[in-house]
Amino acid sequence: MDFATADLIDDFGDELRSCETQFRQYGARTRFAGQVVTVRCDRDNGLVKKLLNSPGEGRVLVVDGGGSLASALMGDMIGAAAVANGWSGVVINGAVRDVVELAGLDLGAKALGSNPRKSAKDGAGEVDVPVAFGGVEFRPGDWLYSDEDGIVVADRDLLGA
Ligand SMILES: O=C([O-])CC(=O)C(=O)O
Repeated sequence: MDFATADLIDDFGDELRSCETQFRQYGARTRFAGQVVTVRCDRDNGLVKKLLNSPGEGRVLVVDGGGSLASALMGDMIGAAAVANGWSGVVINGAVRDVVELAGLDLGAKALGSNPRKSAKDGAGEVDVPVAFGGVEFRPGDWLYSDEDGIVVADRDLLGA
């Protein structure tokens, strides 16, 4: 995929929201984009696991874990499922684990940090609700573009895919 978030900002300006959160890159795919699917959850990754085990169709899962670093919301198994199911990337306002294995996956994977502790799997949380962090609201159906510089979001597909 050929884009740079800085160029998108230059070309589209205020049409884009730019996330201020300083995420770390955990996946091998450092540039990724796609339509947004959202999850909000708190130290429970049952919904994340379920979604990433269903068809991704090139979309990006935005997970608002409330910024908690208390437990991981994705590890290598869920990450591998995301690759197998065609997800473009996962943005987690929270933690991951299995970072060595995640680094080998052809998946965009941004998170705040890591914690080896796993999350509950009860499936508590909400899917397809607007979530907000880093000064940006991520709405289901938005288009997200992510690279080494950051993450920008638009209401429409700016690359005309
Ligand atoms: O199952 C989990 O909670 C996270 C994990 O370790 C994996 O995805 O492999």
